[in-house]
Amino acid sequence: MAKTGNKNVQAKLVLLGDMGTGKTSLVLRFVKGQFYEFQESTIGAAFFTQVLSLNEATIKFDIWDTAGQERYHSLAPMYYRGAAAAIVVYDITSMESFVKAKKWVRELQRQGNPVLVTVLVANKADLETKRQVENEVGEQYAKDNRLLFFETSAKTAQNVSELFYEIAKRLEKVSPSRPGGMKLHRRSQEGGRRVFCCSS
Ligand SMILES: Nc1nc2c(ncn2[C@@H]2O[C@H](COP(=O)(O)OP(=O)(O)OP(=O)(O)O)[C@@H](O)[C@H]2O)c(=O)[nH]1
Repeated sequence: MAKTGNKNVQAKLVLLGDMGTGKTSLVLRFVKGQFYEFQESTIGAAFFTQVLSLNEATIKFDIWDTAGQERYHSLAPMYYRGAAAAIVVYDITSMESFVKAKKWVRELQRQGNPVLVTVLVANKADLETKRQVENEVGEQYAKDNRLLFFETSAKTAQNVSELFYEIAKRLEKVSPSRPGGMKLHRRSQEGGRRVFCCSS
């Protein structure tokens, strides 16, 4: 439950990145605390909600998990338009996915939204022996482009809560309050909801 006087913030969050980088897995780890070795590829996009309670605010995330397959690329603007935060994901075992992540960052920058909280996420950190993208390379690119940066593993849960908490903290600072205007959910493990908006 939100504390009296707490600030209520509702924020659209979008995940972008190449197919198979772990976007859905990161969201499922955050929303349900679960990980699936054989996660199906997303078709179109999937929608989830999750609430995070901070000391002074409650953040309700409306999460759009986009499909990484190239054929869905043209749909992406529908999901990042109006977003308060964007997570661009690459897979540390794939240089190609890092190149693709940089393209997403440039596309977001072209939208010219100065208040978009943008995070570069290097996922699959548990696969150290197969690493193709060094931590420092991702970190430096993020620094040069004023992005937040996290190395995560949806599999082991490394840095996943930290990622969403950091976004929530940033949104708490920049978002106007919505006193009494939002129905709040208790933070729960079953808070996710998936809808498929497009067919292949
Ligand atoms: N080892 C490891 N595997 C992961 C991790 N995250 C995701 N995977 C696996 O990578 C595969 C792809 O994960 P998804 O979450 O479907 O990736 P996605 O980016 O949503 O893929 P698209 O829906 O095609 O865009 C699945 O088999 C996952 O189990 C991780 O952190 N570590």
